[in-house]
Amino acid sequence: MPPTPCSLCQTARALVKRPKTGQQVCKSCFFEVFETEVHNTIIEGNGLFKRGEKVAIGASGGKDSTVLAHVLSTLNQRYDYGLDLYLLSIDEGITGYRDDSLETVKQNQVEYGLPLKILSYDDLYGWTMDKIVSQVGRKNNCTFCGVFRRQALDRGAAQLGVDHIVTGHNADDIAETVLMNIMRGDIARLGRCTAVTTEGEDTIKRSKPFKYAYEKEIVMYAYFKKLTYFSTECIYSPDAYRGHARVFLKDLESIRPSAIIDIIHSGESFVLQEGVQRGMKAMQTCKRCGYISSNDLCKACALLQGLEAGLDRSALRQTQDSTTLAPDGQRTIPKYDRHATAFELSTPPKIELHATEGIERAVKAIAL
Ligand SMILES: Nc1ncnc2c1ncn2[C@@H]1O[C@H](COP(=O)(O)OP(=O)(O)OP(=O)(O)O)[C@@H](O)[C@H]1O
Repeated sequence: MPPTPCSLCQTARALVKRPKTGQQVCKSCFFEVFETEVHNTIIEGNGLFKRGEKVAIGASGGKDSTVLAHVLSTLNQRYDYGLDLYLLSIDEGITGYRDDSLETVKQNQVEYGLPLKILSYDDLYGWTMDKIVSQVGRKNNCTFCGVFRRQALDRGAAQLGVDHIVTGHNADDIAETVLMNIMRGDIARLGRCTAVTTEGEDTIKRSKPFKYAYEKEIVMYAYFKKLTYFSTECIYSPDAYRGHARVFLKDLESIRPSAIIDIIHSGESFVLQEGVQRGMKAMQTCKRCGYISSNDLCKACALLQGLEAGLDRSALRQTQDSTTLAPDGQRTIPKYDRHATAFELSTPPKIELHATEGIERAVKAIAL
């Protein structure tokens, strides 16, 4: 049988079937189409970047951020975006995982000729993830890690004097987040989780140039370009809830590859009702560390207080309470009250959440 020609250039031999479209393409057309799609995401609307902007690439050493560093450096030169690029890495203090992946980032620093800044949880918060997991166990550790990393990236960006952080979140990550927010009924987050750029009054601008890039294509790109990246999963248990969304999404993708983009488009079509927008809290500064926050304490300090209170796992279990508010206080689940008149459901009172009441409650209150 004669070799299949590339469906784009029609001359070279097709070597890749694009997971996103099913098109059979040659290697060089795959590189071109992948990079052009990222460029299109970057220039869409008003464009992600301004000329002369200082941009930090959140670099974990994994496939997504490694490919992002490579593609962004390439496009910056090819299209003359005029960006000043940096690598920014957060060392969460996970022995046997992040220490190894940071070695990869150091290699990328040399390969791409980009300045690198590394900040650690230990220096910023006085806690490593190893220490946190030894205290709280594996169940909620992803929440600590996510909250601390978000703030650590902001602090690193401020130290670098950059205006903008880009991360390697890909189309699969975003579609999973849409599904998770639907499953949790978290309407406020559902309304904003598909935005390619987020920016608050006092927060550093964040963008996801891989919003429409499929994870499988990112892996393919890294493989064919022979990029150096670290491919081991985090040694601590993954976010269980996201895991369900991920498995569901992978099943959907195997039946219909467009499911990932379709879910993102559905998420983009959600518009917050005025009442929901009004319910969102005004921002202030954290009373403990001065970071931007919607409460007296920022999320990281609320978690740190719980850790400092030294609650052990049995204490965590005791603090579990099904009446805890749903994320952003959007709803409560009415509970059957045996003392109420027949068939009457009582709505639990709204609870003011304080981190000192227990880590579990603090974690639930800020669930990502
Ligand atoms: N320790 C870190 N330091 C800097 N940036 C990070 C770090 N961890 C994650 N990020 C940023 O957040 C993005 C999404 O992180 P996530 O934890 O989902 O990892 P991932 O999907 O495995 O990505 P990657 O393949 O880049 O590790 C990463 O692509 C990266 O830009």
